[in-house]
Parts: sequence; C-alpha cells; structure tokens
Amino acid sequence: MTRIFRSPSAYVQGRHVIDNIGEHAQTDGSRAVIIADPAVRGIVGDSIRSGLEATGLTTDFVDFGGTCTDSGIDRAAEEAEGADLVVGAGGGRTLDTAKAVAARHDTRMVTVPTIASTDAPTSSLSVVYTEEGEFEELRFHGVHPDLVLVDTAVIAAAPIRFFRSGIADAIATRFEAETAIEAGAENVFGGQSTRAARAIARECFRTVEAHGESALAAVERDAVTKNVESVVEAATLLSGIGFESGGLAAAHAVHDGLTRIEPTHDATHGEKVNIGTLTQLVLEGRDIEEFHDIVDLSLDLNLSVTLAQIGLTDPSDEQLRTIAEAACQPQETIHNEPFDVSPEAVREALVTADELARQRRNTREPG
Ligand SMILES: NC(=O)c1ccc[n+]([C@@H]2O[C@H](COP(=O)([O-])OP(=O)(O)OC[C@H]3O[C@@H](n4cnc5c(N)ncnc54)[C@H](O)[C@@H]3O)[C@@H](O)[C@H]2O)c1
Ligand SMILES: [Zn+2]
Repeated sequence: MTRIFRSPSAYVQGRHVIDNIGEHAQTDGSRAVIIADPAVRGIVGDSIRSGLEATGLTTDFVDFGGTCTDSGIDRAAEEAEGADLVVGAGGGRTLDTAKAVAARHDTRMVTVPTIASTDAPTSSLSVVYTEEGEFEELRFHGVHPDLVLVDTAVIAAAPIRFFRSGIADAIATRFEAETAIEAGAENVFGGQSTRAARAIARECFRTVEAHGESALAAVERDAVTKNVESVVEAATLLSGIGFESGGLAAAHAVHDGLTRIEPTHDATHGEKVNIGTLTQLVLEGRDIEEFHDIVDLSLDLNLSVTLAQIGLTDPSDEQLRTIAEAACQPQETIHNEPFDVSPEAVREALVTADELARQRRNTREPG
C-alpha cells in the first residue's frame, strides 16, 4: 500500500510566457536544442530561440515531423548529442519524441505545448507508435519535464479542433482515475493513488464541464479569457497529473485499440479518447442518466460521440474484433477495471455506446 504522486518540477502558464523561457528554464548549461516541426518552428521558433539566447544559451533546431517512433527518436537523439537542455515545442507527438531524447541524454527538459490537445506536456512517458502509425507502447522515462511552459496566446490562436481534443482527453482523466482508484489498481508509477491525485482528476473534469463552452467560444476568436486559462490548465496540468498519479482504465485502452484501424488515423487522440470514455461508461454498466450527461456535455462542446465521427462509418466485424482485442492486450490499462474484461465485452460496449450516443444526438436535434 505505497502511495506515489509525481509531477513536473515547474509549470508556468500565461500569455507570452515563451518570451521569458530562458529565465523560467533555470539551466546552468550552455547549449539548448529545440525540437519542433517546421510549422511550429514558424510560429514560436524565433521567440524560443531569443528567449533562451537572452540567458546566454546557444541554440540549435532539430526538425521533427511525424509520429513518435523509435526511428524518429533515434534521429532526433543523434542531432541533440551534447545538449544541456532539450526543449520540445508542438503537439503531443513532438513532445513525446523530445521527452524520449532528453531521457536518453539525461538532460534538463522543457516542454512547450503549442496546442492544448493532450496531457502529454506534463507526463513522464512517451507514447511510441510503429512506423505504420499503430500504438506500440507507453515508454516510461522515470523523469518528468523540469518545466512545462504554456503560452496561452499561442494556444488560443491554434486551430480549435486541438483545443476540443484536449478537453476530451481531460474528461477521460476523471473517469479513468476514479475507476482505477476505486478498484485499488496501481497508478502509472506502480503505486496506490493519493487523495491529491483524486482531487486533481475531479477538479480537471469540473473545470472543463463548467468552463469548456465559454473557453471554446473565446478560442473561436483567438481570445485568451480567464476561462481559457482555466481550461488550458485542466487539459494540460490537471489532466496530466490526474492520469499519471490517479491511474488509467478502459477509455485509453479503447483509444489504443482504435489506433489499430487505419480509418481512425485522421482522428485526433482526444477524438478517439472520447469514444473510449463513452465505451468505458457502458462497460461499467453506469446509469443511463450519467451516460447521457457525458454525451450531452460532449455535444455541447462539439466532441466526437460516434464511431462515424472518427472515421468508422460502417465498421466491419473484423475491424471491431481488432479494436477490442488490442484494447484487451495484457499490458493494457483496461485491466484496471474492477472486473474481468474480455474482447467480446469491449466490442459490445463499443457498439452500444455508439448506438446510444447516436440516439441521444437525434433527440437533441431540432425538429
Ligand atoms: N505522453 C503522454 O502522456 C501522452 C498523453 C496523451 C497523448 N499523447 C500522444 O500525443 C499524440 C497526439 O498529440 P496531438 O493531438 O497534439 O497531435 P500532434 O502532435 O500530431 O499535433 C498535431 C498538429 O498540430 C500542429 N500544431 C502544433 N501547434 C500548432 C499551432 N500553434 N498552430 C497550428 N498548428 C499547430 C502540428 O504541426 C501537428 O501537425 C499521440 O501520439 C498521443 O498518443 C501522449
Ligand atoms: Zn490521453
């Protein structure tokens, strides 16, 4: 019964905080390497570079484009040889690659999420994919970023679809952490969860439930309101701590299963996770009122609720079997559910959640 809670050492969030990255990074080293894809480099590259150079660091860029794969990590690690500080800037795939590079070289690490699309910026692990884009494994580094630096002006100006995806990832955090805690399952660190982690997972959900709609309206106009700040914190800090120190369950395992099917590859992480959350609720036999509450919240926030919305318009039996079997692999967090889970049960929960969500959406559509 060992309780374990871990987190990044520092979290700094606000409008234009990137300009002071050197000051916040607090490194004694001399050389920083910035890993970013060309699009992200065009948006924040100059600010990161000048912010770091203002404190006496030299900087080099490593171009990253694509998925977080072993070959991508190897390539970036080679270019980052000799760095004292690794800065990853971008979405989850770039940050996961940068975290793996920093862990390999044992350097200080700063994540600069430029979209609030996932909780990858704060976690101590990377999600590694095969060259074909299928989920391969969670790779645990044993260290967190030294700093998570979140510039909300950059996030609000990014495409809104990513902001929605981060909200979906944050909703899952509460349901998975609560399930894992109630089941007495281990969290990501192999310990029991703390009361702090449970409170954080719940506050994460409460924040996106209360402020998500207003925040989305603001981001639609590239505005950074107080509610945007709150939702960015929920999707990045609270969700990251909530899932790692709280624990995962069925929702992310279903997500992992969905990545095995090519038609879902254009859907974002959060869009697939939301289908996972709804599937988890059916799998757990929750009351229909609770299921409808989450579908309604999803519809209010324009999150995906049906398989068709993530590219699976008419899934074949074989596709559903592939998803369900992958979700039930022995290492998957679906086994944190407080009952035995079979691929058949997952397949049936998945199609039932899809049907229930479709029916609910139809009742809400104007007449
Ligand atoms: N390590 C973890 O704990 C963890 C948690 C959740 C998800 N993930 C992983 O994160 C990945 C998904 O990340 P994602 O959803 O951020 O997608 P992503 O990393 O593919 O980024 C999506 C796109 O956003 C673009 N982009 C980034 N910032 C932008 C900006 N400001 N304006 C315009 N475009 C911008 C990028 O160029 C990229 O093409 C998956 O691989 C998933 O498994 C990891
Ligand atoms: Zn996630």
